[in-house]
Amino acid sequence: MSNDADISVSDAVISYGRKRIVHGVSLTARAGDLTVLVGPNGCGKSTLLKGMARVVPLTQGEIRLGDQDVHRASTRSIARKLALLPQGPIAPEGLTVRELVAQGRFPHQTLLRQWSKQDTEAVDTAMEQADVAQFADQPLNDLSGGQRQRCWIAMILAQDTPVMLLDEPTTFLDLKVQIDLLQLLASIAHGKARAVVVVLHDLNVAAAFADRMIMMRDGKICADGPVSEVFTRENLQTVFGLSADVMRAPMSNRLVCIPAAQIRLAAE
Ligand SMILES: Nc1ncnc2c1ncn2[C@@H]1O[C@H](COP(=O)(O)OP(=O)(O)OP(=O)(O)O)[C@@H](O)[C@H]1O
Repeated sequence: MSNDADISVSDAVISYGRKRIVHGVSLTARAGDLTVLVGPNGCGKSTLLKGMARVVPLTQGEIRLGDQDVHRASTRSIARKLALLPQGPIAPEGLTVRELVAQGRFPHQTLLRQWSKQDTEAVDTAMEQADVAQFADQPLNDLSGGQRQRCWIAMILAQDTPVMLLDEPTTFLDLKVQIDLLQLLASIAHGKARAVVVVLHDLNVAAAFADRMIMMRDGKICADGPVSEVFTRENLQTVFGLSADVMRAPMSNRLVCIPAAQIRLAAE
């Protein structure tokens, strides 16, 4: 059953000039699910996410958020419902962490509704959740790559939208922080019934947290469904050209892949 916070892509084609990058993709990211998009470098994951957030136009097809056509609705109404964390975002020089995170609240302001106590609380909560409250008054550009990445995530959390699209949010983060972040995103998806879509490169981290995994190659979706159906030896071979064993981890019982080169090393 469709929900107001589901985001659906129907037959989307996205091109840069004459170069077609996304070839007729259809998918629905459901409220309450952490949907993970994986695929080889250059296959069109970022372009698809940008199309979903209407940062790039569609050549063909439609993106619907509940009953709204994302590419036709007003910018403000979409910004209240959908947040995108792109790859490698850049902030103006001198901006403090609190100022950056506060930008997440701007779509919620109007002439009649100025900055309120509720906005300050949302900013404080987002900084706590992303574990950056201790940097609140420091310039963003003075922080490490991983600390900065967590500040951008706090900005997206402060925006507090039903749909959250995050393009490789775990870049620069150490493994423990990656796990903490995905746990947080999963809890937001499940607890607040948000549609959270994340592009990830680490397949084992993706498999550990995805409610739903989508594999893309050459601008098309090759597999879409629960991890147990999509994260298979055959799909890793077809989509990534990766020869790997897929097995259950003994402690967590989660599916993990072990590339063949590692298996050979272990056997030596
Ligand atoms: N602004 C642009 N203009 C022209 N071509 C672009 C532009 N952005 C991306 N491309 C091309 O579109 C293709 C898909 O890029 P995209 O960034 O969507 O892939 P991706 O799957 O996110 O890759 P990665 O995993 O490396 O981040 C690539 O061939 C890239 O060169």
